[in-house]
Amino acid sequence: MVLCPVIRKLLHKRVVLASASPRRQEILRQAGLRFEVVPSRFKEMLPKALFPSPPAYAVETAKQKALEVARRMHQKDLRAPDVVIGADTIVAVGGLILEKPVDKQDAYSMLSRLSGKEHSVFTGVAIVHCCSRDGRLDTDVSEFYEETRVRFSELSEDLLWEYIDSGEPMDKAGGYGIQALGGMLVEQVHGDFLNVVGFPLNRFCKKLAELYYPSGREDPRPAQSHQGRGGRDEDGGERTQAAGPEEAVSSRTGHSPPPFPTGLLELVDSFKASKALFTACKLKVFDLLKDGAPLKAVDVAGKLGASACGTGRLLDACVALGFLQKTDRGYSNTETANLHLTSDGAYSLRGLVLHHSDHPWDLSARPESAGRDGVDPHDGALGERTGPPCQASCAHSEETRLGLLRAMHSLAKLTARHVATAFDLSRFGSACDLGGCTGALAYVLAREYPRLRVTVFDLPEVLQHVAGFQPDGPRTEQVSFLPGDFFEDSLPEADLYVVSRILRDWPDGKVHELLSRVARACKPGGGLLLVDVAAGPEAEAEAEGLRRRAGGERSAAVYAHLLRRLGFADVRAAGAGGRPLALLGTRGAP
Ligand SMILES: Cc1cn([C@@H]2O[C@H](COP(=O)(O)OP(=O)(O)OP(=O)(O)O)[C@@H](O)[C@H]2O)c(=O)[nH]c1=O
Repeated sequence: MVLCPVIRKLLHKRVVLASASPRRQEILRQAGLRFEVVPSRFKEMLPKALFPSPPAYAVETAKQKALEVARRMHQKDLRAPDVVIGADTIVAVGGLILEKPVDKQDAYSMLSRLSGKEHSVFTGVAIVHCCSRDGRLDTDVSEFYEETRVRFSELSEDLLWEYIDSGEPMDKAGGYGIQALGGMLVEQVHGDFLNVVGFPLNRFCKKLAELYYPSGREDPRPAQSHQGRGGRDEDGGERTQAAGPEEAVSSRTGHSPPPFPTGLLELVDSFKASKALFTACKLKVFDLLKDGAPLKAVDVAGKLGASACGTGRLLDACVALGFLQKTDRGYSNTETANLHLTSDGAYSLRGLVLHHSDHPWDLSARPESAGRDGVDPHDGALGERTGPPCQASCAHSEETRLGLLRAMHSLAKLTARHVATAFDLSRFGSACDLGGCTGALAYVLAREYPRLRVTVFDLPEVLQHVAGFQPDGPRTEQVSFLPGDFFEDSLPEADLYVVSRILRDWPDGKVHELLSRVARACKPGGGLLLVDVAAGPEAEAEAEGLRRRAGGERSAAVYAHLLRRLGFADVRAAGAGGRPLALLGTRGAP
């Protein structure tokens, strides 16, 4: 049964709900609306700091969800639906926006933040009317939001964890579902209950009435004064709309506003995240919070000798980035921070973070070459790259150099098994890992191929630290270390040369020089295993000239071309998780 007459107005239109939320589908279905469900692929990652208030963020996200579906459907069959509805529910407490928790710990920090307090639930809604003209999509967006205030009782730790363990919080904003078990946490609700559940049905109907009967009469016939905008309703009259400020602009110019430049704004903002990470690592915040009880901002500040206010801001930034969690008892490390950001974490990348913090990427040296098309990929467009960080670290303090080695070791450990098994290497009797650093990959190669003898060839100043790095599993006689410079000294004899994760930081000329040396040393039938290719689709990597030339990986196609030019045949690529990872070429007869 359709109680709201204005919902009836939509029955003859093709309506799409751009939402995967089962609650939204249920609410609208119960209201008698007929619609298709096409979940939006829009990533809910708009930079929150750019919005004047939490509801403005929810409304923009709802709008982007709906527009993404409208565009996708229009692109697919050049016919957009008549109406696309998008929604986004968020919880706001003390100026902070809470969305769906990423894991149990996140759910815990959200719920403990809400315990004993009042918070607001905002649902932003966008109603997008679409019209295809000459293959072009025109959209009219109407948007609104609804606020409901919810007060939680004081929640005990036991209750919190029991609730989290029920699994209910995970797909819900703020980490609770008021309509189910989460109802037990709620003391008071001011406003529309369904708004908390995910869709403000009452306001939605009012908005539709505003759009379809703007004069206030529930009369389906269109008013004369509203002609001239949008599509036609089922009676054949011009569809009428209440114009918001944005729509007023679009009706003046005849154009819809351009899509929200999400990616661009994220880029503008993204340095802040790196900066927060660099600062926290430098100050050893994660070392301080490792294993111990949670600490308040003022205690962390005291131990660091920093200001309480600045420290609080830094710690909150780390919470937002997922490196720290915050409860009433204070801040503590997340698992990611313990693993990767403490000095002695099992997979510590702190050295790498400090290296990048101290060596900002200098793209300004020859900016005109960086994005220029048609530059020979082998002429070293920027020429400013300094080589792999562990080799460029000679001038660094001992602590930084060791930190970097640890980081290289961790990175190699994370990928070694994928690399070693990307191809069947059992036909090779010996291998030489050029720039193999601590031997992390060499030991895994040896374990996978018990017949293989592996020589790690690296600078003496790198190899002098190797003893401090234990291989995973027992040491083996199969692996040996040989000091040398692969640009100066002759390369050790081997059936297979491995060049793993060292090329990305070298300029093109150096890459060419090194691979030419390998090609000369490699016997016919021998192999070159190259691990450094861009982790993205070929075309994408090819298009990203800037990234390729100025510090990123090169694409598999670029490397394959180079290997063939250098006399390698049967060049094959292998990947992990659908992404290219490594190339194997076989040396042909000279
Ligand atoms: C506070 C509260 C929220 N929710 C659900 O939380 C999700 C919010 O996330 P979203 O990003 O707005 O939506 P989604 O689920 O990701 O779907 P989509 O629209 O495809 O982005 C929606 O599901 C809501 O029902 C409840 O079910 N009960 C509650 O008490």
